[in-house]
Amino acid sequence: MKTNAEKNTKTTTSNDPAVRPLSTPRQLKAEMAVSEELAVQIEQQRQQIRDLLEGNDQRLLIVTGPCSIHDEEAVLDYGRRLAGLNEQLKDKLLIVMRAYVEKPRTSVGWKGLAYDPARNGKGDMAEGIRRSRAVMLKLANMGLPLATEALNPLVMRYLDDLISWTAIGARTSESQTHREMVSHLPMPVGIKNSTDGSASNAINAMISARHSHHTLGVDVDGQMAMLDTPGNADTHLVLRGGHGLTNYDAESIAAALAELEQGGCHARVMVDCSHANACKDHARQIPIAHEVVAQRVAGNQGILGLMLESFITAGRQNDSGELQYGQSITDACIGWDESERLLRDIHAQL
Ligand SMILES: O=C[C@H](O)[C@H](O)COP(=O)(O)O
Ligand SMILES: C=C(OP(=O)(O)O)C(=O)O
Repeated sequence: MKTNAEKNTKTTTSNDPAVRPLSTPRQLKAEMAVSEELAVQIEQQRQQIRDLLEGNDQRLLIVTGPCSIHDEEAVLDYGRRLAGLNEQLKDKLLIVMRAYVEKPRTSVGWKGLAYDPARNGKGDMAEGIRRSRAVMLKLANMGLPLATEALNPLVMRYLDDLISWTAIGARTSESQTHREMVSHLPMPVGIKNSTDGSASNAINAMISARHSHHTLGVDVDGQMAMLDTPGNADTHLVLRGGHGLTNYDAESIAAALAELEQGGCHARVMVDCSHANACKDHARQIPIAHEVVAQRVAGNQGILGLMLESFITAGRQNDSGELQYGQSITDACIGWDESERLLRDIHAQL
């Protein structure tokens, strides 16, 4: 006797994908609901980030955490440590934790907890999205504002009420679909320069996203729908370097700020200390962060904040055999001890 799910599963030799049913966003959000108190907390955290963006709050925005979530236990451990540190540093830093469950890949590779939670290639997205929401809910309940990269607009439908800051990655900042999505996301969004190092695509994305769009999407009940988006003006540029070139130096930041002003955008940038800026060497994040904070201390108010890739154990590992606890299986991260020292040092530097 076949279950309904089995009956609905279609395998075919044509190019049609096999279809597996999924709960609707409304169902999953009801099952793992945000309490009224948590909803207020998240809205306040979004507003605090908007205040930084507007220059009404002088704190430095720090988006920090693992490159990707593969082991919820280790991520919750990181979250507890970060929440404790946040209490001590929150007068000068607004710390937001990376909770990344979707990974854009250069070609192929593991695409994140939401796509393949068992990391066995079976791609059980029903389980992946459920586990993504569960871990984010626990982190948010620790009092931490959460950051994620919005890759598939449908995935975001299941998670958006938990997120305070969203990234559009270097590989998607030129995509019209992503710009339309940003135009109806309910939180501030950082848009990364393209992988070639150019900020222009990201600035065009900011211009596009602040406008309203008519587009297709799904509603919270999974119904295909025409969406009339309101536009999102709460966006900023994230400089992450590209093609062997870094862009965290004063000259690159000044050029980006001038281009932002020309486009009528918030002339505020976040520097991603990792990725191409660190030339894939996680340890370089530390001197880069200090250099950027020094520019800010010297008076450059265009510097909104920093992004760090940080986990418990430094470095990265291949996803095979016995795994090191709290170590990234995607990009290399700085470890907890260096991260704590760095955040305390930045706090003292400000
Ligand atoms: O942040 C993560 C990676 O840089 C990004 O997902 C690309 O990864 P890949 O080049 O290993 O595929
Ligand atoms: C994929 C990421 O960054 P980028 O888009 O800059 O490569 C990331 O921050 O995880």
